[in-house]
Amino acid sequence: MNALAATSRNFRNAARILGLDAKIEKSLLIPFREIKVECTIPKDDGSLVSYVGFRVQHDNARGPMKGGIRYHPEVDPDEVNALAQLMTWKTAVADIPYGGAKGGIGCTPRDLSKSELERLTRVFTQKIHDLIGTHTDVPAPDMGTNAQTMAWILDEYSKFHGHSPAVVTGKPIDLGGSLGREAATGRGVVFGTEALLAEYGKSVKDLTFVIQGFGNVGSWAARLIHERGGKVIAVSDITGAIKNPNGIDITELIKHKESTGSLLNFGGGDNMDPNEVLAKFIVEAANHPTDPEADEILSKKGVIILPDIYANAGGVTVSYFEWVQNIQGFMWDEEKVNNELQRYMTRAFHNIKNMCKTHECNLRMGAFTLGVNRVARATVLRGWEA
Ligand SMILES: NC(=O)C1=CN([C@@H]2O[C@H](COP(=O)(O)OP(=O)(O)OC[C@H]3O[C@@H](n4cnc5c(N)ncnc54)[C@H](OP(=O)(O)O)[C@@H]3O)[C@@H](O)[C@H]2O)C=CC1
Ligand SMILES: O=C(O)CCC(=O)C(=O)O
Repeated sequence: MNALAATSRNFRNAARILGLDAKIEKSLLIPFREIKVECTIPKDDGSLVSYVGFRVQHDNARGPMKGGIRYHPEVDPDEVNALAQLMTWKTAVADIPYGGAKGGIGCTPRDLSKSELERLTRVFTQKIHDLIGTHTDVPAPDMGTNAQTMAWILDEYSKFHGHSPAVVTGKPIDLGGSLGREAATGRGVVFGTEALLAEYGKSVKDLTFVIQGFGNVGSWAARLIHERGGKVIAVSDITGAIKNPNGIDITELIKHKESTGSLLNFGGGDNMDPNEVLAKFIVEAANHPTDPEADEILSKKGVIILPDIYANAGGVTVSYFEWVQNIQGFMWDEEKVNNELQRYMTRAFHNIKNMCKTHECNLRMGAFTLGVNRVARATVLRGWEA
């Protein structure tokens, strides 16, 4: 099942549990706007190459649309659509005043030079600048993009609209980025994990962890688990996986990955088959990592899944803090950012648990019903039928 069908299926299940009006259900599934643009750039060798860029703006009932931009070879319209929809439910679960959007360019960033990536980002921004904005749609980093990408978007957008720091989040600190944003998704994953484990009388320091993906989110989550005394015993990236039953030294592993571009052949562990990586609790730090069929199989095996629209909401939550700071022209210290992030993540977890109790459902449906209900309420209050 593709990502859009799977996401829409989860949405429909939530709508059924909530007893949502059929017309509201239908209207919430239809994206507000789908943008597709050709981005043609000269390569460093002078040849011309064209990439397809997407931005799907799913819903703005609760506020400006919000979501990352990913650079990845498998970006396709259905996937971006699904990820935009997930952002709508995620921002509602976190209870931040945003809707949902997502963007992407079908490219392999590691095959492009820095100047090619800059040209591509600037051309993409030129094509969508009229459709994004501080109070309409605010992009951020996702897979294959980072603070530098956001700096280029800010610079290009500001040529058309004047200096606009709040048009993107996840910026470098020198350009109005928030302290704590780079680590925020990984930190939110750890706060969410702590809230879940507390329900089972467990804590991070008592447990072993395996982590799939070792980019921004995975490496920060690993670092913070390691700091709290949790034992990370296996890690995988696109090149393969490594394991060490005694615990991996994450600081050394980060240095190894930075110098070799891969986790493999790390002195402090052994290479392993990435397919062996699975655990009793699954925390979905990535977006849509579990197909509905896998969800059912794992549930039957008693595996507890902390769903993506909650587990990785720390990134967009600190993006919200960044946007607020930019609009206020005032900078928070990192302690305030991290404390507020913990407060938002813990509150959202308890809100989800309440939905689980009320509707006798698992955590994924608890999160979906929470998010969908909030968006549906905002939609009805705005008077959508006139
Ligand atoms: N960045 C953010 O703030 C947020 C990100 N997310 C989600 O988190 C996930 C990761 O994003 P982010 O960390 O930013 O992206 P990055 O590009 O920084 O890192 C992605 C990582 O995943 C690895 N990877 C790719 N494919 C596989 C695979 N098949 N098996 C194991 N590892 C794989 C990559 O390997 P390699 O390094 O070898 O390329 C890389 O280590 C995405 O789903 C994203 O949508 C969600 C919320 C916010
Ligand atoms: O920080 C943001 O605005 C969005 C992050 C994102 O794309 C996500 O949560 O999947």
